[in-house]
Parts: sequence; C-alpha cells; structure tokens
Amino acid sequence: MKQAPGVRVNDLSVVYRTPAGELPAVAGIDLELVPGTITGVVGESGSGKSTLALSLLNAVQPPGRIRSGSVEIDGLGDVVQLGGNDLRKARGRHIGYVFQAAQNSLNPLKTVGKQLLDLGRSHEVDDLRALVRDAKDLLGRMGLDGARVLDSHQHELSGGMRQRVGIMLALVLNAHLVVLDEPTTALDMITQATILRIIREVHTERGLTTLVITHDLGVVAEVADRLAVMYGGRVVEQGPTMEVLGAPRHPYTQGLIRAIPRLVGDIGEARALPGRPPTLGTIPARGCVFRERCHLRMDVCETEEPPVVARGEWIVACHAVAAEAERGRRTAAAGAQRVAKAHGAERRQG
Ligand SMILES: Nc1ncnc2c1ncn2[C@@H]1O[C@H](COP(=O)(O)OP(=O)(O)OP(=O)(O)O)[C@@H](O)[C@H]1O
Repeated sequence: MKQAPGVRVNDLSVVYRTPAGELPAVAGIDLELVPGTITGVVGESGSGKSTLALSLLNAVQPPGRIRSGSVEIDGLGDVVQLGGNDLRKARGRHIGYVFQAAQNSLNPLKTVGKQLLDLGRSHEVDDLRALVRDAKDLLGRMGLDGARVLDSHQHELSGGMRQRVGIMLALVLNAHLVVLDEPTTALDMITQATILRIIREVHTERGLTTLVITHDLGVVAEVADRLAVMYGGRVVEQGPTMEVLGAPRHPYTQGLIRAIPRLVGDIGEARALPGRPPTLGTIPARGCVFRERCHLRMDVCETEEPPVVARGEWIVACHAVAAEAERGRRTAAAGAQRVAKAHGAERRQG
C-alpha cells in the first residue's frame, strides 16, 4: 500500500456477548473513507465508535465479534476475512493505529525506544536507525525531547506525553491508513490544538487516509474533512464536515451542536441534550434508536428503521428528515405542474 487507500465499510454489525445474549454495539453501518481525507467519527460514550475503529483492524476481542458485513481496504481486501500472519502484518505496517487506552498500553518494563525497536523488528523494518530517527522527529514535532522520551519508561511520562508516544507509534511505520481513537483526550486545550495541527500536517505530507474517533465535535471541526455521527451503534448522519456542522439535519447532530458550550455570547445558550445515550441492553431492537430523546418523534419511529435520505455526499437516517424531504419534493412537483399547466393554457390560447 504505497498511497492513501480507500476504505469501504459495508453493512457492518458487531455484537458483544452479555448475560442477556449477543447484543449489537454496531449495527448495519455503511461508511466510506475517501482516499486522502480525514474522517471524524463523533458520538457520545457508548455509541460504538471504538468498536467501529477496532473493526477496521479486525481487532474486536471476545466477548465481541464481527457478526456480519465487510471492511474493504484498498490493497488489503476485506480485513474481516484476514487472519493470522496477514492480519498481523497489516496492523502497524498498513494500518497505523492508536487506541483509546494508548496512555496505558505501553509496556511498563521496557523503555519507549526498546518498544519502538520491537515494533520495527516485528514488522521486518530493515533500517532501524532510520526508524529511530523518524520517531525522534515525530516526537520533536509534538513538542517532546525525542531522545529523552525514547530513553524513558512509561511511568516517567505524563498522560499527555504517553498519548503523543501513541500517535508517534501509529505513524512511524509509515502506514497509509491511520486510525486514531480519542487522540487528544488527556491533553490541555493548547497541546490539543498543536497535536491536531500535527496530525493534519503529517496526514497531508504523507498522503494518508485518516480516521479520528472522538466524542468532541470541536476536534472534528478542527481536523476532519468529513464526519460521521454515531448513535446507538448506527451512523445517523454523515457528510462533509463544514456542511454538516453548518446546517445539521439529524436531530441528534443538532442536539450535539446545541450542547457545545460557547466561549463567546450567552453561556446559557448551550443546552445539554436531555436524557442519556442507550447502553447495549437498552438500544431499541427496532425503529429509530434515537427516538427516546427526539423532539421530532413520530409513530413510525417506534417500528420502522429510519430511511436514508441522501443529498449528494450528505446522508441522514431519520423519519422526520425523510418526511420533510418528501413534503419538499411534493411542493416542488406541484409547483412544476402548475407552471406546466399555465404554460399549456397560454399555448392553447395563443
Ligand atoms: N468488551 C465488551 N463487553 C461488553 N460490552 C462492550 C464491550 N466493549 C464495548 N461494549 C459495549 O458496546 C457499546 C459500544 O462501546 P464502544 O466502546 O464501541 O463505544 P464508544 O462510542 O467508543 O464509547 P467510549 O467513547 O465510551 O469508548 C457500549 O454499550 C459498550 O458498553
């Protein structure tokens, strides 16, 4: 994989085994990562973001499993079908990743440098010196003293430093697909802005396809070209970031945006979304998963899966939006008919 790959997630469902049986954490997701773009996946805790990210590496662990669907990655094929050595090679070399727990995922007994060399060797990197150079360079760009960090053990690094080490490890093997799960959560606002700028720079320089998972719409607004909003294991809205954030159509996306505290203006303007997101056991088995918290709820939302409404690349799954689009279509058709009739009458008179 020498250049930014495209990724197509088709009808992906992932379940976790619970005392109440296997329950879906991700259900019927379709998502495309366009080569060379940064896609942000956003949603509240428990919406299935990390499960989706793990699926891209076919790394969902028991008690979870990918129940159905595919994840086609250019140059790799359907990773859901990959196993053993092929999968091990793909991870790291072709797909760089930093998981949410990255802050704690370093080996406490080894220095960062030793772990970097282990990573290089396990992926058969020939030039380990170049690997170390690249690692130092990446750490330096993220505001750290590279040589010192490589000489350190996990306990000698702060949470924010570990997070940056995680990002370095995701990028250092030069993978062209990079998955970053909550890359900036442990960081203060200023460091967060720096890291997001660097993610963007490295993404552009190296020609990557990048997926950023976050609960923070601000992160998506800053870094992502495209965005997918998740709720209850579904993608409820997706499209170009600026368009979606500028005029969100799904009531959940609208609620998320209203809930952002504003730095200027009336602080009272920020309104938290009422209610709580569902857990595995409370996600409705049929109908719209968001209906419990939705002010546009209709009878049909109880029983029917929301239809997908597409406007170019912008996709929304919502009964209310579909009904509104249908009303708009009817009004337009009636208008067109009136004009055609008037035109016909004029012609007959003439
Ligand atoms: N190992 C597991 N066993 C059982 N249920 C799980 C497991 N991992 C995740 N889940 C459940 O699956 C659902 C989706 O979890 P996931 O971590 O993917 O969501 P998320 O959006 O990434 O949330 P967060 O931001 O809190 O990590 C949640 O209801 C969660 O409780």
